[in-house]
Order: sequence, then structure tokens, then C-alpha cells
Amino acid sequence: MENEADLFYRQMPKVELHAHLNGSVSFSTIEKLMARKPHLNIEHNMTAILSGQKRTLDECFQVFKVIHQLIDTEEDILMVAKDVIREFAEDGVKYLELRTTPREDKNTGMTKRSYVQTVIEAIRQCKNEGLDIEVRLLVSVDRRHGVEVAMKTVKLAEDFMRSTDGFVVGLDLSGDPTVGHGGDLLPALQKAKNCGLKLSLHLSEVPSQVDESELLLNIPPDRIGHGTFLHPEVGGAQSLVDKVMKNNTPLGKNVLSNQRSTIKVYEYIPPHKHQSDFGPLVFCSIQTDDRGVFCTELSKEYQLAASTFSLSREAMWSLSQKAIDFTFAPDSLKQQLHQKWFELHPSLFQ
Ligand SMILES: CC(C)=CCNc1ncnc2c1ncn2[C@@H]1O[C@H](COP(=O)(O)O)[C@@H](O)[C@H]1O
Ligand SMILES: [Zn+2]
Repeated sequence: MENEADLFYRQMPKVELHAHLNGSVSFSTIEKLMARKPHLNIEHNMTAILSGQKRTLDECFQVFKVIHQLIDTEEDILMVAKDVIREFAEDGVKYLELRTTPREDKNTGMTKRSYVQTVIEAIRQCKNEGLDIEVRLLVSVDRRHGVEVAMKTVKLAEDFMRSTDGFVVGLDLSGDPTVGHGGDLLPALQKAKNCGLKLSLHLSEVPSQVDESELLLNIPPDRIGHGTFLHPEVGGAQSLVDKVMKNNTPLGKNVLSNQRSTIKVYEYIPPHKHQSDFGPLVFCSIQTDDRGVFCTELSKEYQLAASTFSLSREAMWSLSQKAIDFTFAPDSLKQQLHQKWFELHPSLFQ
């Protein structure tokens, strides 16, 4: 196992806004899955990228295919989702937005609807067990699958948003950024926005996507995943930065995952640089993305950001608190979370 973060960062209350369910599966849960399916002959180095290792973007996306092989029944999904939620809670995450791509499996009878239903059941069970974490769900559209599938996914997300007491809050656009064109999916994304789903879009995760990002930013999204290459200094365009600033769109940032793939740009923009590049306000949250695949924790991401950019513990606390405002939670829950941060502050800074 890799090192844990300092107690301070583990105990600091945190908000995780960007966690792909199947990318967040821990070593111990993978062990349980491997025991259930020994015939697949899957080994740990096929499901995680350890410290010091580098993979191409394509190799990173192959890892998800292996993990998907291990998780192909409702029983698996229930165990995985409950373990992931519990582990985030153990790392001090008080509010979690999970996202996942509905999958079906003809052999096991799992359907896209039963898949989403099972994730919601896991969230409900964790709540009933009294875990100190609020969880919401975003349904993911994989950009590889084209607009027809995307339309059906939006319909599924809409149905669940209306029938599940607010557990489903939004739609995520993700998948290998080098495959397909986000512009083709605009009708589906627009439909999602119109029916009240919040939109979180992966964009400018790789260079040379200015046209696509222009189109996606016009919708506009409620949050951006990565946005690594939006800025003209790294091959983006000022018009993209202007759009993000005009709408004050929050950017989710990953520190570790980018060190382990071939994306060389350091993705996290520290507040002072963020201010000069993206305007007077800090619209930036720290997140894990794929905590299992990249062997990280949200507490580690915070600690790494602090040491890399020489930020104080107070500054990191402010970042974690500010992220409450970027959640897709209703105002009443945001207020409860602010209250929690207020109450916990003295115990960490005495
Ligand atoms: C270098 C690298 C892989 C960084 C991570 N950046 C990502 N960019 C786009 N889509 C992603 C990323 N990480 C996970 N996903 C999406 O999340 C899926 C896994 O979670 P799930 O099956 O939706 O529950 C992947 O198949 C992919 O569609
Ligand atoms: Zn992501």
C-alpha cells in the first residue's frame, strides 16, 4: 500500500465532486472481486497504476475495461458502491458526488436501469447505516458511444432524477477524450440541461480541442472536469478562458492522476495563479477522479497540492470549504455542510 496523508488532511472535512465509481475501487475490493472471478486471471497491476509508473492515455483507459470485466452483476455493483462510499467517508469526505456509466450485461442479466437502481440502493443502505457522508449521483455518458446512446442515458437519468428523492442530480460527459467529438452529443447534453439535470463535462482534458470546448462551453456546463488545456499558454484559447470566467464555472482539478499518465501539464492551478488567469474568484475544487486506479485519496491530493504550491493549511481548509458551493446539492444541504465545517474548524486548528 502507498503512504497515507497526514492526519490533518485525513481529518479535514472534504467535498469530493468528481469520482468515477469504477475508477474508485480500492485494492481490497478488487481482491474480493478477483476471488469471486478467479477464472478471469486478473492481477493487481492490470487494475491500478502505482506510484512511479507512467501509462499512456490509451493504457489508462484499458484499465477501466479490465475493471469492468470484474464488475458485471448487480451484486458486484452493490458491494463496490458501498465499499467506495465507506472508504471516502473514512478519508473524511462529508459530501460525495459519484458518477458512473450505466452498463448492461447480457450474460448476467444486468440492465442499465438495474445498474443505476443498484447504485442508488447502495447510497440508501450507507445512509441507513448512519455513515457520516451525504452522497449524490451523476449518470455518465461515455463519449465513445455516440448520440443515440447518449439520448437514452439522458432519459434514464431524468427518470431517476424524478423518482429518487433527489439522489440523482446530474449528467456527466466522460470517456476517452481522444475518441469521438463532443459536438455530436450536443442535442443530448442540451436535453439534459433543459430537464433540470446539472451538467458536469470533461473538456480540454487533452490538447487541441479548442473547437469542441467552444461548443461545450456554449451550453454552458455547471462544472468542468479537468479543463487542463483551456488556457492559451497550453494550446487553448483566450475565448475559452473568457467563457469560463464569464459564467464563473467551477473547475475540478486532479493533482496525482496527471502525474501517472502522459499528460505533462500540472493540472492543479494554485489560487494565486488561478486569480491572474481565471479572474478574481477561486473557482476550483480538488478531486480524485479515479482513486482506485491512481492509488490516491482525496486527503493525499490536498496534501500534495499544499506541498507543491506552498499553500498553508488554512488555505487548504478554505479550498475545501469553498467546494461546498460548487456541489449540485440543494441550498439547505449546502448550509448544513457549511455548519459542519464551522463546527469542526476548532478541533483542527487549536
Ligand atoms: C488519464 C486518465 C485515465 C484520467 C482520468 N480521466 C478521465 N477522463 C475521462 N473519462 C474518465 C476518466 N476517468 C474515468 N473516466 C470514465 O469513467 C469510466 C469508469 O467509471 P464508470 O464505469 O463510469 O463507473 C471510464 O470507463 C471512463 O468512461
Ligand atoms: Zn473524470
